[in-house]
Amino acid sequence: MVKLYLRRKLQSEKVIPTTATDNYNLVEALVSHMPDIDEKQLVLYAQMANLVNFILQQPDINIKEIAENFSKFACNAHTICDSELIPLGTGLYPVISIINHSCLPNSVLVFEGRLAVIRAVQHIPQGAEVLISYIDTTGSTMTRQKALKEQYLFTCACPRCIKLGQSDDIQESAVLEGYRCKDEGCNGFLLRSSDDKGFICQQCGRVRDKEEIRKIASEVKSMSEKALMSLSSGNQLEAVSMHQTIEKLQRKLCHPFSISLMQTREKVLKILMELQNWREALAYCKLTIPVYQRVYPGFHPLLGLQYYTCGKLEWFLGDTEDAIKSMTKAMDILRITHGTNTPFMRDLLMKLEEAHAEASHKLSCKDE
Ligand SMILES: C[S@@+](CC[C@H](N)C(=O)[O-])C[C@H]1O[C@@H](n2cnc3c(N)ncnc32)[C@H](O)[C@@H]1O
Repeated sequence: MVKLYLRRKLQSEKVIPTTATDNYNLVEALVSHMPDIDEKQLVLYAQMANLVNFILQQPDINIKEIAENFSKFACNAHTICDSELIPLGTGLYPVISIINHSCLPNSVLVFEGRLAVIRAVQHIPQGAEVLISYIDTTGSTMTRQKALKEQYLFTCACPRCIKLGQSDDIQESAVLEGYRCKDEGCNGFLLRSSDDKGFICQQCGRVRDKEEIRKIASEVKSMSEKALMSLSSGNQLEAVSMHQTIEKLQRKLCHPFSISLMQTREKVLKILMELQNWREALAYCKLTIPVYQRVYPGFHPLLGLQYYTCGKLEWFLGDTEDAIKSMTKAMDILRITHGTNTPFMRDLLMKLEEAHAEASHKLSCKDE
């Protein structure tokens, strides 16, 4: 906020240039949702505005306007990420802020350094609205709607959200956030029984007792708290073993395509990579791929990046043929979402070419 006001002052004094994409008029035009914000949040914004005023000491500053700008930040700013979608910070890009949200977007926002770039991930007919996703779209409709309402103060009516409460939406949320069937060979989804004593598999009819589910869920919760403590104390070996235990429990508890199971596997993968345990990391990476394929549309950057991780691990472990397959899949997606002309993409292309060269070399050695 301090930076925003300093830029406004420097631009008004013509010390730095005012451009079509960088000027305070664009910030003035942003939606703030001030009338919809609860009392507690308003008090917080007012306190932060006072602090900004205290730091800046500009005589013509309007505290109410600063508070409103904090509210604008909350629903217009974007998380700046690196090419691997690791968050680096938050930034206000007023031109990008005119873009509305969809849980089934036709475009993605990526960053090339500080530059925000919008790329179409499907054909957008002339006159159709460009839409990006503000949130992680893997959750159930209820979860997504809650997140959008809380932070962006609107009710999404995208093609996915209008299905709320319909039978395929109920099925989808039971898969993403529900329990698995008692029979390990059955991939059915479970719905609460009418007497509320358990959950019935909609494929084979087996019933899972509510108490048995509650017991495993509470084990997962207490183990997750301990795992978090191990991670924050830097004990990665202990943290990975705890997350592996959580993963085992969640395999008993959750549907095989559940988001929380996928997220635990993601955590195990990340720690194993930090521990340079490539073989086990690859096994976990491979486990996440079918869930990624299911929850993300074909051209989603996270799906591309997951193929890339898989490919790099396979290559590192000497599985050149598999590495080529994974990196080619990564390339097919990331060239759409990330373009082709960035150091990150040039690096991927180079790795792919090297892997191809290695594969031909291996083949020629075999032939001799
Ligand atoms: C970053 S702004 C997008 C531009 C905004 N529509 C405007 O006119 O300035 C985010 C705000 O736009 C509105 N918005 C974004 N996507 C929406 C959608 N799919 N349906 C309804 N409102 C939406 C919400 O009020 C949200 O807080």
